[in-house]
Amino acid sequence: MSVISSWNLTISLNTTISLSWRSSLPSRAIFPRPKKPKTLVVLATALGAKPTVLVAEKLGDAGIQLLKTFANVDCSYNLSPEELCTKISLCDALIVRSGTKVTREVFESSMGRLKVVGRAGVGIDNVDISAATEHGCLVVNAPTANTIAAAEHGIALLTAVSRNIAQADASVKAGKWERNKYVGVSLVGKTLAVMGFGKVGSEVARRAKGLGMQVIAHDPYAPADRARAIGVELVSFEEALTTADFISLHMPLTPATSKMFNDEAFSRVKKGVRIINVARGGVIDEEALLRALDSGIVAQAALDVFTEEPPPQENKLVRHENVTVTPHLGASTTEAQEGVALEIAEAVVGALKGELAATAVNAPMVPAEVLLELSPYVALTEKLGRLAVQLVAGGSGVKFVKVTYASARGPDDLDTRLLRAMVTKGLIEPISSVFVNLVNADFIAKQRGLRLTEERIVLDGSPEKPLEFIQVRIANVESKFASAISNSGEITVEGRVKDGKPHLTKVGSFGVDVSLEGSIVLCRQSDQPGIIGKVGNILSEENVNVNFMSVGRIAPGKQAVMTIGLDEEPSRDALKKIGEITAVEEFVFLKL
Ligand SMILES: NC(=O)c1ccc[n+]([C@@H]2O[C@H](COP(=O)([O-])OP(=O)(O)OC[C@H]3O[C@@H](n4cnc5c(N)ncnc54)[C@H](O)[C@@H]3O)[C@@H](O)[C@H]2O)c1
Ligand SMILES: O=C(O)[C@H](O)COP(=O)(O)O
Repeated sequence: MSVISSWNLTISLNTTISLSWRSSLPSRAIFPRPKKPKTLVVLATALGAKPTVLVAEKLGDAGIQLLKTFANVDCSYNLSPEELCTKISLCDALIVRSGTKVTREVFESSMGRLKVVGRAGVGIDNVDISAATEHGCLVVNAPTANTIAAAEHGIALLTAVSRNIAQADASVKAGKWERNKYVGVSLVGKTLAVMGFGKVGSEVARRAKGLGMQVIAHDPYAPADRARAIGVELVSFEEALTTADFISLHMPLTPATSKMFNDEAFSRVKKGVRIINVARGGVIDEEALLRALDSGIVAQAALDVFTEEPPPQENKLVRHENVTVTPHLGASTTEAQEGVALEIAEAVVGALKGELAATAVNAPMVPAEVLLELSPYVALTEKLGRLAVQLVAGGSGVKFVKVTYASARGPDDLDTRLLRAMVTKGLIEPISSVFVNLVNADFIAKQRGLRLTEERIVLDGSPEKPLEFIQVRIANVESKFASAISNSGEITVEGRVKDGKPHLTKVGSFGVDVSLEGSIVLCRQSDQPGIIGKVGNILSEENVNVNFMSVGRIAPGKQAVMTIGLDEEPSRDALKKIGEITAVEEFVFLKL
């Protein structure tokens, strides 16, 4: 096993890649847990001390117990932003609900230690995802366990506003009996516009159909057949606004949905519309809603979520007589909280263990079966990147890198994001102190001005293997081993997977064959007998074990490149002696 001192996205030859699967649906009382893996995302190799998980908001006990089987768990609730920043440098993972803002400062304060943020719920608008990505921190959420709870809360609010439940309750408790004041409106036959036809939206739609409502939905990204399957018509924003008697909001808070319900939108709704929001406060312009309520355009609103939570005391919406409010209770059922706690604990423990999370928010998801197939190529790409960059002569900046994937499979049949991330890791880590993983690879490449392009070569033959060979080329640079420059003028290394192990099969224009383990020496020599023996003697005198050796030559008696795989690192003296062998024209020592 290779020892890696930090939590690290590393797949090395010796590293076990383990796969995990997880539940995708919430309440076990309602849904069975799926049996098969869904998707896999990140590999983190964790060896050494027990990790520390900071749980910053109340989490169901089952989740805490699961976390404790693997980590030190620090449950510290109600931390101020400053206290969170102070604690975080001692934590490997952080678990929050919607009440904690995980800002850029949090990631900066963690000084690289924080590797996973678990959001025990769906909405990740309280986590600075860009900052997480830039810091190589994986963000996972629990996207399914509270779906039903949120949908049920939406329906509870829908029925509550239609019959003035909250207002009537307050009135009776105040000693009044106002039967005429609280005449409600019926739901049956009314049109409900579901805005955001995702998990919660579609469950709300399903239930509203059961109440006899006409349900339409607006969601630019939802598949029409999914809507059709439950008898819901997908409509434009305009149509939803102008035809609905009730509007229920279920989209995420994003730059595009922020204040989507503003003065302009309210100017187009049917007079007397009722609005329910169990999504996020920020999707409504609260000032505009207040104006629409005061003018009677909106008859009633039911709000579970607010732009600022908790809303300030003087918030006029909260105090408005036609507004029913709850304190962000959508996910707050016993069943949902148990499910969310387990879902997030499994995801966080999995990520810390080096398993792969199905619910990563800021990393590409690679299906389990694809990952299994690609794992030796993942190791190969990282090593090719490492070799290529070490061949660059000092002073030449690495800017242009091309990765070529040769395969007999169709161009769409290969997900290269993982491979690209690993080439980037291989290229950048040997020449910097930056830690590169699947989460931050593209960001770090961009930040360093590295332009990595990918090319596919479709070969004839059997598409059994995902890849035949992979080539990494660095353009516009000099090499400290001139033979590594191919005819195209680029440093070129090429590799293949043989018997499940990555092999270097080409350097520049020379065909070679060496298993990519330990470290290697590349030697160009004039092809003559006895050189292999001389090099072997020097290394054996040093007790350096040669694990692989190959010689690739242009033609007999001409130049050849000898590739020697080594288990141990030779001393400078030994390397000097190799360089002094008369026939050796150039050589380089490369660490993998
Ligand atoms: N109040 C609560 O306690 C509570 C509980 C659970 C979820 N939520 C919130 O409910 C919302 C929905 O959660 P979900 O699990 O269904 O998420 P989801 O990702 O399954 O569904 C969101 C849907 O919104 C759609 N969407 C995106 N942009 C849109 C736009 N501009 N217009 C219309 N639709 C758009 C997406 O295509 C997607 O189908 C989220 O904001 C989540 O944070 C709140
Ligand atoms: O996005 C969510 O999952 C809900 O808003 C629930 O948030 P909570 O975990 O703070 O209850």
